[in-house]
Amino acid sequence: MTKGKRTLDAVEEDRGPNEAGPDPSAPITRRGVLTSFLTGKPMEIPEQDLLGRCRFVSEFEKLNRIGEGTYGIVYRARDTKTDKVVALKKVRMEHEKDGLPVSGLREISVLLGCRHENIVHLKEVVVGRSLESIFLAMEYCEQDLASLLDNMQAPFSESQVKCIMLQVLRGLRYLHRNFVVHRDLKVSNLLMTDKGCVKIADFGLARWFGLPLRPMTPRVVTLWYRAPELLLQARTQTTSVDMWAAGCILGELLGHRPLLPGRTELGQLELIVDLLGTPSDAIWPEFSSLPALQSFTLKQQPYNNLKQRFPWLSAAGLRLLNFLFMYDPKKRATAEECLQSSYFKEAPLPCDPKLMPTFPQHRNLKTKAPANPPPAPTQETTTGNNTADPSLHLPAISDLLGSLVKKRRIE
Ligand SMILES: Nc1ncnc2c1ncn2[C@@H]1O[C@H](COP(=O)(O)OP(=O)(O)OP(=O)(O)O)[C@@H](O)[C@H]1O
Repeated sequence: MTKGKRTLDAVEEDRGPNEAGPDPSAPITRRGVLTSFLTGKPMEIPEQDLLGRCRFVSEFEKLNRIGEGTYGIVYRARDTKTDKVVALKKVRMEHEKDGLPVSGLREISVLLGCRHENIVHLKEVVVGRSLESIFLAMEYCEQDLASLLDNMQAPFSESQVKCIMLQVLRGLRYLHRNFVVHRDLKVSNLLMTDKGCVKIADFGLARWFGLPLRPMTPRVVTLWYRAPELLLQARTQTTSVDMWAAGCILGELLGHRPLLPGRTELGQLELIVDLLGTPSDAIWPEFSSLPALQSFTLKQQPYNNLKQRFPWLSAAGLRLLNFLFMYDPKKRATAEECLQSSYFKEAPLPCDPKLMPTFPQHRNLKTKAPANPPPAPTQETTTGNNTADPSLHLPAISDLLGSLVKKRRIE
């Protein structure tokens, strides 16, 4: 039984035997109890919150489009009920004949179970005119690190880099302790609020893991941040793929440019070998039996060039990078181990997030319309006039997920 299923079961049980589901005309007064994906313990859902009926997207006023990824378009929007600004991510449904895409289900189910200051907070799931038009209303973060890095006048100082990395590592420690592997960590998936709080976002590829480790598709994680075991098609993967990506992010922040910007999988492997030397069975016992190595051999390069790449970095900083770039995933640093690193305890010390500089909101300045603009979220429901009619059955998130999971099960 998957963890996702457990929660859906819990929601069904919570209704009680005589309750057929939400009464569409009843006011939302009930407090719900949902079994946490993470702890397995019941967690209380506040009134009108996630177990309440999903609101319609027409209750949000679209302000501007702030991002578009593989799995969805993201808008800055104002919740007309609370007047709060949120990020509204429309789950991409293109080519989905069979219900909600798995990435959308994963993102919703993982984020619903997460509560940590360094993980983006999913406030609620909002529906469009049809049940299958779904938006995630998330806390709004003013920046993403990728566009910030592209637009900053001066690079982050080392103490700012440490402040960012500490927060990323705390978020990762929380996820990994709770058996979630993110699998797509990169600078564009790191958001930052105007208070300097860094949040890990985009859980479209996230998975729960457990023992025994089950095979997962190796073609995850954006190439530049992809761990060698994924590039070499290892059949199992662990939280260590996120730690490799964290190493790439640390290198990128310190070096002010992507650390390993490969164009192809083979090119990516070559960049890794150029930087770290060729792995061997001596340092990584499973190395020569990895599937990809049955058809080709890696070039020989005997040197670790991290010190040449970062000549100004302290011994503690180099130790941390080397620990994150252990070829053998079993030996690679965990988030907890990184947080203990003396690098974060030596000068220059990490700055206080509240003292991080504020930056112009580049994403909101973008005015260029896309070639084929997708429908704005507010247009989704303007013809439906749904919110005005109290007798309409507004789907509860449990119903929504339940009906969609019937069609598509999380892998
Ligand atoms: N909560 C948020 N607050 C502010 N901006 C956000 C938020 N969530 C996402 N964004 C912006 O939207 C962009 C795309 O979002 P996201 O990464 O979740 O989409 P995706 O389709 O899963 O992307 P990818 O192609 O990277 O997998 C982000 O890089 C960021 O700029």
